[in-house]
Amino acid sequence: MLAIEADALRRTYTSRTGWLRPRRTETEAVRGVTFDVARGELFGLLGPNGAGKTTTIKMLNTLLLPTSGTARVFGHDVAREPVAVRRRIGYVFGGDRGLYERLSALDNLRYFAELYGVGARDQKRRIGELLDLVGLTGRERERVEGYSRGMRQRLHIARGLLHRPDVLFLDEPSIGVDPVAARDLRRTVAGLAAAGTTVLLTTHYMAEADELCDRIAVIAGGRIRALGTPETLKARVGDRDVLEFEVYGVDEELLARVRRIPGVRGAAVEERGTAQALTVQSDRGAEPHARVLAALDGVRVGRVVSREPSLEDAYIAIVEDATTRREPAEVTA
Ligand SMILES: Nc1ncnc2c1ncn2[C@@H]1O[C@H](COP(=O)(O)OP(=O)(O)OP(=O)(O)O)[C@@H](O)[C@H]1O
Repeated sequence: MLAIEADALRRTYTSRTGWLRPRRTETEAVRGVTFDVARGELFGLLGPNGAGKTTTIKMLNTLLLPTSGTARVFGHDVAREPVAVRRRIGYVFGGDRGLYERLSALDNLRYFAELYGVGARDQKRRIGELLDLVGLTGRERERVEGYSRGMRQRLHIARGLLHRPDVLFLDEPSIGVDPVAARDLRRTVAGLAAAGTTVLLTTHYMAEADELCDRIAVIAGGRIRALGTPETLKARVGDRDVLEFEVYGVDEELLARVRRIPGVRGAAVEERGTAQALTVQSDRGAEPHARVLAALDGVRVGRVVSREPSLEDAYIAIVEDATTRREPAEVTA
């Protein structure tokens, strides 16, 4: 049996704006999303801000009703059998909410174990197992307020697993977590999947998705734009060369100029502290290096490196492709 089956899921938010002359604004956050997740699979949902990832997860974990379409978790319909679905799932979201700061990790877990109806006899053993699993054994008597972000996040995961869910939804678990703690977190997540838990993960970190996920769906503008293993997604840009320029002060106009260079298939810029990283994808052998430098006339350029296409490059290509062909997401009535 499949762990998750989403079939033509849609969700429209209706909000009222304006006070004197209220207007109804409809946002089509998810516009027909279909995918399956196998039992024990680690499935990634990637997409830019506002793509519809959280809305999709909220429909799957019964926090939000679909406007249309259906979804099942281990065969249970999320709209008609929410209680049965909730019994099978755990939900962990990034950030700081959901833990009691003044309590120790152990007391937090005891409290939530009561709340989730974990039997008294089972509680101690289960909490011990989970502390081991997330690497917090030995620190469980410390108050959460003294915990680092990474430790909190691992405690969140332990909390989400108390009732032994078959599916765990992890919404941006590594947000704000430093690189070393993020690596520990990835180990924890990989361990969960290896032990048979199905994991649906959203993340903005491509390296994390590449390392962890069996399959990935890229969602943009409320639709799935690509779905496959990290390898199949990377193969989409396998015929490209990638140059990365360290630059200072590249704006949209310059970026557009770079995109117009013959042979260039895509360009994106990302802030990296005081510098920016400009990534230029081009047809293999097009060698746009000199033309990019000419287009950046006047901009300070640091190191330039040539590298193999990564999942991030594939992601950028998929999302750019989707956004240049995107229909308007908002309809004002
Ligand atoms: N409660 C709401 N009311 C109205 N619009 C909403 C609501 N929640 C989300 N939206 C809109 O729906 C769209 C999808 O939002 P969603 O939170 O699902 O995206 P996301 O992919 O999770 O983004 P992020 O990476 O920023 O978390 C966005 O345009 C967002 O502004």
